[in-house]
Amino acid sequence: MTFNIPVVPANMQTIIDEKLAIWLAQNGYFYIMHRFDEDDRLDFVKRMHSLGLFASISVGVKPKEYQLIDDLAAQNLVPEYITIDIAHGHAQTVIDMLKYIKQKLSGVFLIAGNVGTPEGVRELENAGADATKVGIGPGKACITKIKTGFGTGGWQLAAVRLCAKAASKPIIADGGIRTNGDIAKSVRFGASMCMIGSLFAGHDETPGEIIEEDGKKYKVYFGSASQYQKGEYKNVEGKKLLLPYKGHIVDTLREMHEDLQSSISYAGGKTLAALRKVDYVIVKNSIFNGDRY
Ligand SMILES: NC(=O)C1=CN([C@@H]2O[C@H](COP(=O)(O)OP(=O)(O)OC[C@H]3O[C@@H](n4cnc5c(N)ncnc54)[C@H](OP(=O)(O)O)[C@@H]3O)[C@@H](O)[C@H]2O)C=CC1
Ligand SMILES: Nc1nc2c(ncn2[C@@H]2O[C@H](COP(=O)(O)O)[C@@H](O)[C@H]2O)c(=O)[nH]1
Repeated sequence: MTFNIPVVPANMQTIIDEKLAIWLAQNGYFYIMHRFDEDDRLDFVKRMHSLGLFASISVGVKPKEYQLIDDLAAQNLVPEYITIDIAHGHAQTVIDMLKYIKQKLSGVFLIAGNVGTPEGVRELENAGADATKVGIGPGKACITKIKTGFGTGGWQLAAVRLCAKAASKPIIADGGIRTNGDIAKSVRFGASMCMIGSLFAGHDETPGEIIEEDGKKYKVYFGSASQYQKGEYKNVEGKKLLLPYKGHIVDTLREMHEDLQSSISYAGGKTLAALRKVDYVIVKNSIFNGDRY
């Protein structure tokens, strides 16, 4: 399939729900439904297919997830995309799940992650991943780096570059996109797509209520490994934030599209491929060069 822009909203409970998934699929955007309405996923696939839309779900690796794959197979329900989504994707549990899905559901496009090393990419590709998701801890709602000392937080673009060099299949750069220009940079260093959470949080169409504080509007954005998601303080590696309310998501998507078109034109080309060829300089100690807007 081809999509309008190389961007997918994060498969997080504060970013995507069924209504937004339908809108994205109907309007030429990729989506990945989150995995936290565990028991609704099979029916979600049925509902998307009954609307003539592609189905794209997430799974974990725990025993219950194998039952979901069995149930989908028993009903001959094959989602177009399945994303295996756990914190540390370079794991035997992910390799086992990849092999199981490949064997049970033929034809599904399998995305697996997250990884932060070339070795991780290669092992998941060898186990059957059709694309790998790169990014350990660069997310806005993430506290992995602080709590564990591990991750690609702070050097996500370099990790994407190293992983893309090792990849023989598409890479999804996941987390750490703070401006639209970061999308073009990720493509430059080998990403086929970017997964984005915080830039999409706070829209009318993303889940959650608008909160007013001191006359300003906000919406909640919380990590999938936060206490708020898990319901208990166990293996917590995420936090909750209030992010400014941003209006309609269609306007944000349109601006991303326009900015990316402009990036391509600065690269001197007409397609995304032009971005891959541009030269670059590394500017030390400068994130915004003072030109915030
Ligand atoms: N991209 C990123 O940097 C990160 C993303 N996340 C997101 O959070 C969500 C939940 O992820 P995850 O917790 O892996 O999913 P799960 O709760 O499904 O856990 C998956 C497996 O990893 C084990 N596990 C979880 N945390 C730890 C830990 N700290 N140490 C050792 N084993 C652990 C679990 O063990 P058990 O059975 O004991 O629970 C389970 O076997 C996902 O959506 C993931 O993408 C989370 C952290 C980092
Ligand atoms: N370490 C954690 N990472 C998380 C958690 N929940 C989600 N995520 C990752 O963040 C990105 C979104 O990043 P953003 O910078 O665009 O906001 C998301 O796709 C996940 O990979 C978490 O609780 N801990």
